[in-house]
Amino acid sequence: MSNHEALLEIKDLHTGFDIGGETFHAVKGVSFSVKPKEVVCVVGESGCGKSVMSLSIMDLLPKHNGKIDKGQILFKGKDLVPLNDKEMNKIRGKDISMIFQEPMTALNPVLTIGYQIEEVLFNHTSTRKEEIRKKSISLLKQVGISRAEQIVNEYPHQLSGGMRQRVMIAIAIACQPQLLIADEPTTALDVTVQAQILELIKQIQDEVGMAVLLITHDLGVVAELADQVVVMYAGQVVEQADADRIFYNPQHPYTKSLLGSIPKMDERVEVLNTIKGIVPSLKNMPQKGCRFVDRCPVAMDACREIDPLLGETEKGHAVRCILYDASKPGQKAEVR
Ligand SMILES: Nc1ncnc2c1ncn2[C@@H]1O[C@H](COP(=O)(O)OP(=O)(O)OP(=O)(O)O)[C@@H](O)[C@H]1O
Repeated sequence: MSNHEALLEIKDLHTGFDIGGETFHAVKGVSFSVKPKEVVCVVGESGCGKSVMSLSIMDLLPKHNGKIDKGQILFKGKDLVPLNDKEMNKIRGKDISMIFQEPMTALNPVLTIGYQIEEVLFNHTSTRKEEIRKKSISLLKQVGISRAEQIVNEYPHQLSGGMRQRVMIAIAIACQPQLLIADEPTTALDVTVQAQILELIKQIQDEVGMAVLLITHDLGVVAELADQVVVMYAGQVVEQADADRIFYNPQHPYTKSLLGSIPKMDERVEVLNTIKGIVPSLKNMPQKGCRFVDRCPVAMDACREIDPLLGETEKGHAVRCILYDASKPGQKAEVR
């Protein structure tokens, strides 16, 4: 789906890791876009390539073995892939920011909270020196931290997990980025704190008017926040549509299985539904055919032979499955 008004457009991204002298792709041909002020959720099980995809955007792949070897990452029309560290440093934290699952590992334990916010303001804005402390206190208040005047002088270990994630959000929005990438931002938090942080992301997104690319395996989070949903499996996009269509008219067997594994409040079951098997490791990825074939409840022989393409089944709804490809065998079969 090419998009002329896109803020971020990822085109045919291939990110590989060198393992024992051979390249294995954790992201293989991913394309999607994010419009200004839109919330796009990337969803899929652990090991699907969600984090590798977001680290590719930020140029934060491990330098010793990871690299983008094909594709484009267009931000406001400019390809980020060929940029060097110095050029990326100007964009990271200013135009695009990122928050991670575990804020304790993202924050520097030996620097005060105030210093860490001020560093971003100092590097990326022209805020005057005497204004910087005031600005960092106001950012902490904006993310719901009430004792902001004291907190600026405290260290990360003195705060709870939820407070640390609020601080990370304050740092991320310090320069009013146009895009926030949030990689599993609530996974490490208590359930009640998770809800507060999600609410905060939603509120800040409105206030700052930024787009959010949210990486999650939690469909509850998707239902809460997403405008668009990108479902990833084994390094590829298998379905993409707006949130309503993903929840009310899912088409790919993997999306259906993910939705089928959410426990329902009004149904009493002995055993929870799960998707049998696991996401194949990079070394065990099928070399041809559909990557979901071994776990798919409606797989056919042809699925092992034909590489399914991501194609639109209706405007704005794309699916990678031969059941929906009119040019391939089995397209009339019914998927349950
Ligand atoms: N540095 C690395 N070297 C080799 N393989 C890696 C590296 N980082 C990730 N991988 C592999 O890439 C694949 C995708 O990993 P990724 O972390 O992107 O998955 P994910 O969908 O984000 O899962 P999770 O939700 O658990 O983070 C996995 O098979 C993983 O083992």
